Amino acid sequence: MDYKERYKNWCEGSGFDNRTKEELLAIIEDNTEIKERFYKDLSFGTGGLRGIMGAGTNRMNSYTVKKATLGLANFIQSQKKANPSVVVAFDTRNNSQQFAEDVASVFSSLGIKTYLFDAPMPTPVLSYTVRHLQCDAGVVITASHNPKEYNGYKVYDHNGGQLTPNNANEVTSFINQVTDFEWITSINSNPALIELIGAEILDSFVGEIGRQSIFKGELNIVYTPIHGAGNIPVRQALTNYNVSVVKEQELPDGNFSTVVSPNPEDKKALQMAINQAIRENADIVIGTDPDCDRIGVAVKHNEEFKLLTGNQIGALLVDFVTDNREVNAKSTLVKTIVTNDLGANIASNKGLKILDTLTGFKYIGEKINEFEAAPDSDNEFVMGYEESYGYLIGTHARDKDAVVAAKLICEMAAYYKTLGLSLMDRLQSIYGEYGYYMDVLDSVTLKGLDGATKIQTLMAETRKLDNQFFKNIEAVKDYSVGIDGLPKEDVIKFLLKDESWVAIRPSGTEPKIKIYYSIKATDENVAQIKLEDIKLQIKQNLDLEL
Ligand SMILES: O=P(O)(O)OC[C@H]1O[C@H](O)[C@H](O)[C@@H](O)[C@@H]1O
Repeated sequence: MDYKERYKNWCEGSGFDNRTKEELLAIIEDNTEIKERFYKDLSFGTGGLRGIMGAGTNRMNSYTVKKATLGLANFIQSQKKANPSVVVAFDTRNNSQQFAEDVASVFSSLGIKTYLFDAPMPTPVLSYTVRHLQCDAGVVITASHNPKEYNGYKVYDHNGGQLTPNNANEVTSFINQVTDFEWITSINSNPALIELIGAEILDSFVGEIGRQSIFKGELNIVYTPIHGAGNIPVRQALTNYNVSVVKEQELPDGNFSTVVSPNPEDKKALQMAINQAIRENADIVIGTDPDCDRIGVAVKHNEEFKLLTGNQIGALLVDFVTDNREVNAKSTLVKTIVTNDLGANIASNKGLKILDTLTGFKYIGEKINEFEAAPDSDNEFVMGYEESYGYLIGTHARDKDAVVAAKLICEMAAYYKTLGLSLMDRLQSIYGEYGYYMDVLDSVTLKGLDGATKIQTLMAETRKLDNQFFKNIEAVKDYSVGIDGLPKEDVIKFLLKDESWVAIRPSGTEPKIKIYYSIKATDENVAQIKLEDIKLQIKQNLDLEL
């Protein structure tokens, strides 16, 4: 069926409700919009299914959510396990709770025991719960840090990790077999199989991350959950500290009205918290995204609040954790190929092994599972992280966890405070030891079908220039052919002669092309000059506004 037929089917089919039909009839003259909504089904990307909310096969709505769930349920049942069970969580986005209830209704109607959270919950809590309740799978309704128009469907396997491509492909083939929307919508929930869960599980999760604690001290913290699911869990994890929450951003708001985007990578998302921290003379600002798997940090340094990058937070955490934990011959740090090398250098200096994965915390979670599954494994997981503000210390979850990260970042800041130092001071001394690293990310948004085509063209042009792309290339790593033992992925990394590197890849969660710069230099000024020169070369080579 082409997109026009699918559109017609949704407009006229008896399986679709009147609101959906009205929404679709309103775009009858707009062929581009019809095409965007129907040219494909939502597909698994870096963080599961993700899309704009609205009517259509390429949109997040009750129909696509139920279809995905039916496919997932069929996949679970194909494994023929006795008494299968699943757990379902949701964040604070518009429609998240409704979609989670849709998911529970489909699973329960098929005889699958469903644990459903009774309130918005962080993604890492869902990951923990799949393991804790020994479920066969988990689903969390969230589009993580994306803008408010988006929602998403993250799927977890029985280990509590997000599906990696092989499993995702298998589940997708089950989802693709579901074509009859009329049947889907006639599904009747079985309330006897749906069990609401909440506070007790959260207590158990917070207790578990308490085991990662390293230092107890004093610190004045300003925290913003940015209207998301972190509010209660993060405060529960930080009960020993003086935590002042940003009132205007404390409660759930699916429109994220006080920010442009609920992304703690974005300085603007933390601005309200920084203003409050200045007023209250706090030591640190922390902010978590809507599903509380990522964390942004600003620290007071010389009377000003400075934002840390995801790589800087990671390097500081590696330094603090490895300084305070026993390291053995198996201790391992796992990071992604677009994360800079500062944390890895610190870890290897302290005797840890380093493993690199593709972008996506699912690959880091997968490594923990591999380590645990092999009886004579040479690896023991200590920490995993990504430049995109995602960290996991411990193995209680198989996804990034902003709750445990919040706890350890605050403990680390409290520890350095006792020495009269800020985290910035500590970072400076790390630079003194390991050299200066500047890390910058450019994300260029290219929306819709045209945008997707343009991203493909840009990647093709980049590949064509190959080792002529920059003037001082040492090596080009094209991950699309499958290198370094990693699955094939559309990423190119240019290693430069001065130990700097640039990686280019399409985002798997948003309509963006991403350019990661890792600049190695003697100091910040030199790094800035190098960065500008590199950007100039990119602009000369590609039709891109940076
Ligand atoms: O760069 P993207 O493909 O948009 O992914 C950005 C991030 O998305 C999700 O949160 C994944 O779990 C992360 O691992 C990833 O870094």
